[in-house]
Amino acid sequence: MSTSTAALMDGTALARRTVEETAARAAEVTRRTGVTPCLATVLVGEDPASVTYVKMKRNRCAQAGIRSQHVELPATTTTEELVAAITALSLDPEVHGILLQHPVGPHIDERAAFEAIAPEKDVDGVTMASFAAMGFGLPGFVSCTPGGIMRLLDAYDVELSGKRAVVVGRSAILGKPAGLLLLGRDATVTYCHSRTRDLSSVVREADVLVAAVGRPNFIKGEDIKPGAVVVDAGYNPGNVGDVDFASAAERASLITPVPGGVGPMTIAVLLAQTVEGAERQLGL
Ligand SMILES: Nc1nc2c(c(=O)[nH]1)N[C@@H](CN(C=O)c1ccc(C(=O)N[C@@H](CCC(=O)O)C(=O)O)cc1)CN2
Repeated sequence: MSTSTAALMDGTALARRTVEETAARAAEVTRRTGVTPCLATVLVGEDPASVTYVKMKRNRCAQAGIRSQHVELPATTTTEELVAAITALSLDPEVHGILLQHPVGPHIDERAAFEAIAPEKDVDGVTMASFAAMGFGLPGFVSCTPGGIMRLLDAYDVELSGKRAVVVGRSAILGKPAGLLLLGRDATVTYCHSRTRDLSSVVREADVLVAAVGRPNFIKGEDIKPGAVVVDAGYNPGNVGDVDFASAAERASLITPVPGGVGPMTIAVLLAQTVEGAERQLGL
């Protein structure tokens, strides 16, 4: 029997509220300009998880009164072809935001493809310009999952200043930006990765733990500091997170579930940033 003491950080509920607010903002953009905010989604290949995520994003757009335009490219697409397709969207005045679903095939230079997204349309926060702005604490679009994590922490009044934050994972669109956003809020941040020695001892120091490693149930409850805030940003097959929820919930004070935690916030932030992009591009 579980002796869970942790309270849940409910990403589904917060995402619902965020999407409702975004829908109201989108309606206002349409009312004032006659233009409906538009997100272009780009999917290369048919990876089932990616197909599902893009579908979820387009469905949420429809719910929020955001138009979406979908570009589907075969798995054989070259870097040059992908860059050309994204450049066309960057130049299209009817498109306010561009999402290239990650990952693309290993033969594609994903960085070059991301960099073809015009900075003002980078509502997924994946370009170097967006990353740099975030690193300097300047206005701009943040990578959606880290942005969603920060909104969750704020919604649950988690104090970050002076706290030890440990980020397990260092990917360009998740671990690295999550650490920078926490640093920007005066947390003392440690990154862990595959070469980290004695990972358990580092994780045990975390007041705030962000698990973004992409390995199912990788973090066990025995390594959670009693009272820690645990954010599970894992999205492994079968909707399994990176944290062993049952054992972690026995020690944490607050914890995100998978599903229903960080995932829905990723999409909510994408929609919010799409409308923000449209507002800026339309001069509102
Ligand atoms: N260009 C990008 N690519 C990817 C990103 C991203 O932010 N930008 N993130 C991930 C995956 N991802 C979105 O693309 C994503 C993963 C999971 C969820 C989600 O809501 N999951 C649900 C459960 C899923 C379900 O109900 O079937 C949950 O956790 O409750 C949303 C988005 C990779 N690529």
